[in-house]
Amino acid sequence: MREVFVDRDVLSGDDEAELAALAARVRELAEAMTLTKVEPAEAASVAAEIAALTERLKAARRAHPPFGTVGESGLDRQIANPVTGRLNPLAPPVDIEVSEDGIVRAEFTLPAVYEGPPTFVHGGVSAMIMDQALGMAAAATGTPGMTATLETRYRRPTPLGVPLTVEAKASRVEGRKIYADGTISGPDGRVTVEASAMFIAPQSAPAAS
Ligand SMILES: CCCCCCCC(=O)SCCNC(=O)CCNC(=O)[C@H](O)C(C)(C)COP(=O)(O)OP(=O)(O)OC[C@H]1O[C@@H](n2cnc3c(N)ncnc32)[C@H](O)[C@@H]1OP(=O)(O)O
Repeated sequence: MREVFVDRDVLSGDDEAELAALAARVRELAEAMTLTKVEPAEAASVAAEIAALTERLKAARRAHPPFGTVGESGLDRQIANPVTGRLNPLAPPVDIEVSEDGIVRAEFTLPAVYEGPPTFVHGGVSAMIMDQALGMAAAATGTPGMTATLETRYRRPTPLGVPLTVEAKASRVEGRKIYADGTISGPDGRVTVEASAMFIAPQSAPAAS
């Protein structure tokens, strides 16, 4: 288990920036694909071009996603994370900031690829974003952990395509257990999702780099 944390390429800032730019283009591609009205023959032609591009990327392949340079907090090294990772085209990405008082916060907008009920965010996507925000709030206590429980309460539908806010904060630490609570709010400030989670710190913490 420990090897998966230490056996990682750590990218320079320039390498990270280029791959982040590539991920942004792939994100645009996914959105364009979801909404396209092109004819089947054009879709097949585009698919062949994308297959060729995929082969070019696979020509030099890592065993695991790379890490970024460890930042001040140590929380931002997972640059291919599916919520916050600039290098992961599946990530919105949500740019989460952790303040000195341990409050985790981000503003973000989710496009149509995250649709669940028509025009609204898929509940699993909201849960994923909450898991990350709550996990970062737990880690801000100095004791990061694995999600043991995650409870989401969907108060009202979360709209796509408008600015949303996620906030989270740890409430208490009891031995290896860290508890955190958070919300997602719409542009009118009304809470759409509430969540509470409990994280458990591993018996022996992974190496910091
Ligand atoms: C900064 C980065 C943010 C990242 C945020 C995203 C985080 C994630 O998504 S993590 C991925 C999802 N989570 C997982 O895959 C976790 C899978 N589960 C595990 O690895 C283990 O079960 C783990 C680590 C949670 C606990 O295992 P372990 O350390 O062996 O726990 P164990 O010693 O048996 O139990 C410790 C205590 O926790 C309790 N406990 C253990 N698991 C659970 C659980 N799932 N629910 C409730 N209580 C639990 C036990 O009852 C025990 O309580 P007590 O001390 O009061 O008797």
